[in-house]
Amino acid sequence: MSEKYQVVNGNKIHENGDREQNDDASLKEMADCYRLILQNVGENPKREGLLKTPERAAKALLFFTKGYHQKISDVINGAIFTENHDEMVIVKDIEFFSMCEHHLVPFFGKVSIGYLPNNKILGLSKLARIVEVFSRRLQVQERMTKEIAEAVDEALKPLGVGIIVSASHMCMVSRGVQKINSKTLTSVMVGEFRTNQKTRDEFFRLARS
Ligand SMILES: Nc1nc2c(ncn2[C@@H]2O[C@H](COP(=O)(O)OP(=O)(O)OP(=O)(O)O)[C@@H](O)[C@H]2O)c(=O)[nH]1
Repeated sequence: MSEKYQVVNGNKIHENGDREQNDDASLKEMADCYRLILQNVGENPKREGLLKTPERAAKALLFFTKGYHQKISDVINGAIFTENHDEMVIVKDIEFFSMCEHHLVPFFGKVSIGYLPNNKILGLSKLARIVEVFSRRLQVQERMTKEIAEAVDEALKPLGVGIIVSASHMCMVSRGVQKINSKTLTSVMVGEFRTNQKTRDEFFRLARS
């Protein structure tokens, strides 16, 4: 973070655009924005049912984007164990909810993660926690897939990593082109998963089963 900053509505804005968030100040600022949005869709933000909606919506958005404030090392919390296991480990169908950075509407689906250990294994829940860190942000599916792969690769230094993501994008389902049943599939293969056809095939077969 740069040394020079100004305080705007309780949040520090650095000269390079970085923002140090003060949660209370952000909540208030965001709630004010939602109040304006309500007015602009033709609503009365003062009617009873909407009185607390701006604060609720602000809290919800902070929850949907909580991944910005999480660090992979904190999430893994040291749960890397030495183990002489050299077969593929797969955790599949990890549900995620994310938000499309183009329209700020949800996209959601499942992530399957596989890796080939190099004498180190990761606590299983940590794979799902890594998915949370990168999905709880404004995203595009391709970048989220890559970031998950890189995080697993960096944490474990395995012989290879494979990630498959299948998702429905509300920006394509409920608006725009309105293709209700469309699914987007993305994958990233690292190390043996990229270079060894057999490893790759085994991963895709097991992830599909
Ligand atoms: N590659 C990729 N595209 C995405 C993702 N999420 C949303 N998009 C696309 O982002 C594009 C934005 O296109 P624009 O033409 O700028 O916006 P738009 O007029 O709202 O587009 P339409 O959705 O076609 O109505 C759309 O094609 C979306 O489907 C994603 O995760 N990955």
